[in-house]
Amino acid sequence: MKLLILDRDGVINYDSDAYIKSVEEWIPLPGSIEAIAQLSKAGWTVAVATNQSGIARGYYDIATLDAMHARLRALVAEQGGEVGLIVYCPHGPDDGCDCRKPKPGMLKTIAEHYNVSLSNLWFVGDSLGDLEAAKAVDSQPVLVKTGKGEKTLGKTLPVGTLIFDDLAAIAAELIHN
Ligand SMILES: O=P(O)(O)OC[C@@H](O)[C@H]1O[C@@H](OP(=O)(O)O)[C@@H](O)[C@@H](O)[C@@H]1O
Ligand SMILES: [Mg+2]
Ligand SMILES: [Zn+2]
Repeated sequence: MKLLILDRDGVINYDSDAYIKSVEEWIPLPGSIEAIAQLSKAGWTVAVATNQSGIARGYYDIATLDAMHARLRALVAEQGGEVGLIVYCPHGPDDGCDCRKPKPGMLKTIAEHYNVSLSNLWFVGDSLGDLEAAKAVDSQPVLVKTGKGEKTLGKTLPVGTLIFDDLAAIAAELIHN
């Protein structure tokens, strides 16, 4: 199966150093909804793996997070596509969980859900932790320049990291090649 895993903040929607704390603050990046819909209509399953330490920090609750994801699903559905499994890590940096990126726990959860190998599976992110999570399970790290991506570009990236301007460019690459 054609499975693509996306980070959320900075890839699908604008990110903020103040966290995305409400549905109103959750604003899709230009072209991202269309890209997900086009991928979906082209036979790709698009899943999401997102750190949401704002839950542990008390900035927003699970119901608010679910409302953001309902909004994502509705917008993609309006374009004729659908979003696959969305997995999030609600924990804080000091909680010692197995799901918070750069740990690959969420990627493993998604791969197990769809019964597919993680090897060479594309994981698209804007932060170094996203890329490191991919590398940890032999997936393909893919960096976008949106969100924190430009800043991440200045860091030492995992060997073999692919770099694209944005999610729309990734969709064009996967659909037309
Ligand atoms: O990019 P994804 O994984 O979808 O989500 C990132 C968010 O959970 C937040 O992650 C935080 O990092 P800390 O969790 O505080 O280290 C900060 O980078 C925030 O700016 C950001 O909104
Ligand atoms: Mg991100
Ligand atoms: Zn976690």
